[in-house]
Amino acid sequence: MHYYGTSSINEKGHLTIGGVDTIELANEFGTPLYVYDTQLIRERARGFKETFEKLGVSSQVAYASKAFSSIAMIQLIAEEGLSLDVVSGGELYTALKAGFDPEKIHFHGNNKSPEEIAMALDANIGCFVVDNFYEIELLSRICAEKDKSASILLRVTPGIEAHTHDYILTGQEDSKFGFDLQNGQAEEALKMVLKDRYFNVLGLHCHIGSQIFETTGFIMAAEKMIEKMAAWSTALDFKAQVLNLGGGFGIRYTKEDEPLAPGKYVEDIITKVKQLMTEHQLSMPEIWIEPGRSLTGDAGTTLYKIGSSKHVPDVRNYLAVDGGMSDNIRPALYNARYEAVIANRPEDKADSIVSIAGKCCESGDMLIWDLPITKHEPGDVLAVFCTGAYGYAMANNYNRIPRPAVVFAENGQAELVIERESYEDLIRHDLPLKHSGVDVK
Ligand SMILES: Cc1ncc(COP(=O)(O)O)c(C=O)c1O
Ligand SMILES: N[C@@H](CCCC[NH3+])C(=O)O
Repeated sequence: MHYYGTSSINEKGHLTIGGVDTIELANEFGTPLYVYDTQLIRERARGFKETFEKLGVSSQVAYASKAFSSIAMIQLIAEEGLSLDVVSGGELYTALKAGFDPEKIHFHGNNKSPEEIAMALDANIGCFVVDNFYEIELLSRICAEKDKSASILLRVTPGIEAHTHDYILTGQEDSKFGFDLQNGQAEEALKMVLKDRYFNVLGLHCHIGSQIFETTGFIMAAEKMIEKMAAWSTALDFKAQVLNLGGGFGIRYTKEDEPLAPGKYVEDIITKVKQLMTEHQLSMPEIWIEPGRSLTGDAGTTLYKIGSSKHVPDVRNYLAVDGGMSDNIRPALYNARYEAVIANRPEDKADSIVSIAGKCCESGDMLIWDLPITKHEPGDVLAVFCTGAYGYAMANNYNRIPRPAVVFAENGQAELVIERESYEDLIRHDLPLKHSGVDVK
């Protein structure tokens, strides 16, 4: 079995994370439970920053908070000195409530509302990543109303097909995001924003997709952007101070996945970027990146309690857990694959194959197909690895299932950072009919 970060086995033979016994965590906080190995997140954050330092390149590493955001998570990101990518008013609100330095916040999104833009301007955030022509006009109008300027990056689509799942591709021409680099839209947008007295145009942004294992796509995107930067430097006298290459660095979910080490992505891409800048006689801009999954993905583990099982003769053994697509929708959405162990005896030899079913009323609510597993019984704890990105963040209340609790574990201490939702939480915003013969409790 592949263990991530600080995960280990203790003297009782139980899986530990951050030096804490996962069985004790399940007993204390209940299941399903998201457990984060925060030391691993810190190591990843430091690794990215050190790689840039080693390369002698000015940078901002912005955590893509869509991967997993909470007050405590944002505090941790602030402690590590990273910047933050937010993509909605809600993510921005969370960051501001967590005391995050607004100067280091970058605001994304392909349809920012006027209210979200106003909120971000009022908070004096560091940068807007402008996605489309409508947003140029809207942002300029709201800046004018408030008599405030905004630093911006233009998000471009470089026309790159990264090798990943279709739903998480974003750099290709036919995408809802950004200004097309090839068909002249990006240039038109650049001319517009350069003329606008409310904008301080910092540079360009692209994000070609997620869970990418090779650097080729990133390098091709950088090549296309740098070619345009060279052309615009001469034609428009536009000298980009910032080149943002987005996130998307892949991680290992199962033994079939072979990602590069996170620092290696940066090293290979930036080495090439430096070379291209020299070739085009451009001075090196600040490089920004936006890792989400590669900071938190393998630092998260979900603990479930095993419940019912069903044997379909000659076909399959189903084993159900007390969560499912309500706490992790990725298998249903992307056919995402995971590995898991029985946390109370992770080292025991697997002697059967089961398919892990969720408890939602949906045939597609399957967490893992054909998992080799050791002996187990109802009440045992199943630990599903690598659920730290887009797991809790995409959790929902389907079937009115309360969202789970989240715990940070580090140096033998566990800290509850998100409480489990209660049934009361589920009906908090429900309003009874005003004129009904049925009285509610
Ligand atoms: C604009 C942008 N930046 C960064 C990210 C983070 O991607 P990842 O979690 O794959 O690093 C995403 C999500 O794919 C994104 O859309
Ligand atoms: N939510 C996706 C990634 C999309 C990232 C946002 N652009 C995942 O779980 O893999």
